[in-house]
Amino acid sequence: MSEVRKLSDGIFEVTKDKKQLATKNLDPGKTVYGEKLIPVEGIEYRTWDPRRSKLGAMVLKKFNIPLKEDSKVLYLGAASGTTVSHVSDIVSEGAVYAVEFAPRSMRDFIKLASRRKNIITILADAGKPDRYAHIVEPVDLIFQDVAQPNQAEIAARNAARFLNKGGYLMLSIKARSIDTTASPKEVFTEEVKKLELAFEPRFEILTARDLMPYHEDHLGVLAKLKE
Ligand SMILES: C[S@@+](CC[C@H](N)C(=O)[O-])C[C@H]1O[C@@H](n2cnc3c(N)ncnc32)[C@H](O)[C@@H]1O
Repeated sequence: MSEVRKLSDGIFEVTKDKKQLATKNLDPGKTVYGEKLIPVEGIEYRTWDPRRSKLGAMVLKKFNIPLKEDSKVLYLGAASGTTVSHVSDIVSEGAVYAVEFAPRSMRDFIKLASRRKNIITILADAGKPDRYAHIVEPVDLIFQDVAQPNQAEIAARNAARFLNKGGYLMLSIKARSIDTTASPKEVFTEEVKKLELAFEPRFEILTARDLMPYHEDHLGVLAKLKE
């Protein structure tokens, strides 16, 4: 028998043999990246691999996840849509504007998005939000996983254009994509400082934790737009 425990809105722990992170499948019968489908009392849950998803790892590292059924999300660095698919499950009545600049990843991603009505795919550079300002509406959360050296600046640029007052930023910082010579700890301290002070708008950091054991030398950050 399988058991389900709600962790936060749209996010569950399903126990079948072992405990697994999961979301309710918005596209019943279909998998996206080889995850498992587990039906419980007429609802199909899709397991969520924290090793394939920084957001999944942040859930297990006990971050508060500011997502609701009707949230609007701007997702920067969609790749082929592994994590976006779970965000799409969570915000079943909302929307995910998902930006990716690699055409190869985009090809698979578009196939996935065509089956889900709440994903809007955008082939663009996340550092140039002007290019997609005509598509994206104001959002409640920006999730960023672009592994770029100037990621604090990219976050600020997008927040300035699209983030609602009181909105949140969730960011994955990969130490090696910023500086290969400094220690991850030094890189993280610098990057957090940049989010707080270097650009406009500024952010208040609510949570910052490494994503071990799921992702090595990555820091997860939850921040709030400063009033
Ligand atoms: C670590 S992967 C993202 C994985 C994805 N978030 C997931 O969990 O399924 C980083 C992605 O960011 C994309 N990327 C990097 N810089 C970007 C930029 N400036 N604009 C848009 N996409 C970018 C890369 O092409 C890559 O697909």
